[in-house]
Amino acid sequence: MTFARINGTVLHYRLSGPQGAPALVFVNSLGTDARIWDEVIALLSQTYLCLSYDKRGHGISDVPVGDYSLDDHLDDLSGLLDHTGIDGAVLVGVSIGGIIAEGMALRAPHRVHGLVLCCTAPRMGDAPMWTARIETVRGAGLGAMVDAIMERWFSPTFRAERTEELGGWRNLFLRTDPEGYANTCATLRDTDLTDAISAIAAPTLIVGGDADLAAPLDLVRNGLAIPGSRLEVLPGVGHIPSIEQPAILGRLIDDFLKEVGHG
Ligand SMILES: O=C(O)CC1=CCC(=O)O1
Repeated sequence: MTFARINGTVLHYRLSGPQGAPALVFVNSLGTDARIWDEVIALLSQTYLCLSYDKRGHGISDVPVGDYSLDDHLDDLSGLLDHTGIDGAVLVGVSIGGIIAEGMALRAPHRVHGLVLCCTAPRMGDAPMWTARIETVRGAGLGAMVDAIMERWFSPTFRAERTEELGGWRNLFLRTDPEGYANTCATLRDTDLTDAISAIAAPTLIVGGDADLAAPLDLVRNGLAIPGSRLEVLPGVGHIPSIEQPAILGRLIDDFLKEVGHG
């Protein structure tokens, strides 16, 4: 276990792979933690220096009080890069993690050598949706929404055939701190990078799953406003490809890194 206090917030992070190798930084989604990347990192850390972390409000990182802004997440990520001595990296983000990665490419383009944006879009949902979700979690807890969320996260095949894994990831969701979850929903309520992302210059690979109910392909395609970006669609995959198809995602990332000269 490794921890750093970044701007007053303790963040849990993991660093693996050869020191001095090209760096990859993985940013997790709402209601998950760094463990969603473990199988992908097991493959890529042979070659790359891999940093994953529990973003604020999640996993065993601190749960600061109050709504989290995109800038809060970017301050955390910048501080963690400083702390780990990573000057620049390719960022791999899923869902809100992809929005954080886009935000970093806009704020600190010199530190972002490329983006892999999984199952994400510059704007996810709308304010009424996130306000309703915040009210549900504060009023009734995560248990009130867990079944619906598992349907948003995982394809029907995964849910039918990989029941032990489904049970484990369900536990992860249910053990998420409700305030950390609600405070992160506020980031999604308040963030819209739709008009901004055409200014991103980093080489970008967008990955979508055609069984993703949380980020359907029509939404994911909005990311193609990033100049030069391209989309890879994973058939039969839901919202978290690092869990459903880690080997395929790992290969896509590796190929992309070589293509952009980061491998
Ligand atoms: O919980 C969901 O609906 C899926 C999701 C949306 C943003 C995120 O990070 O996860």
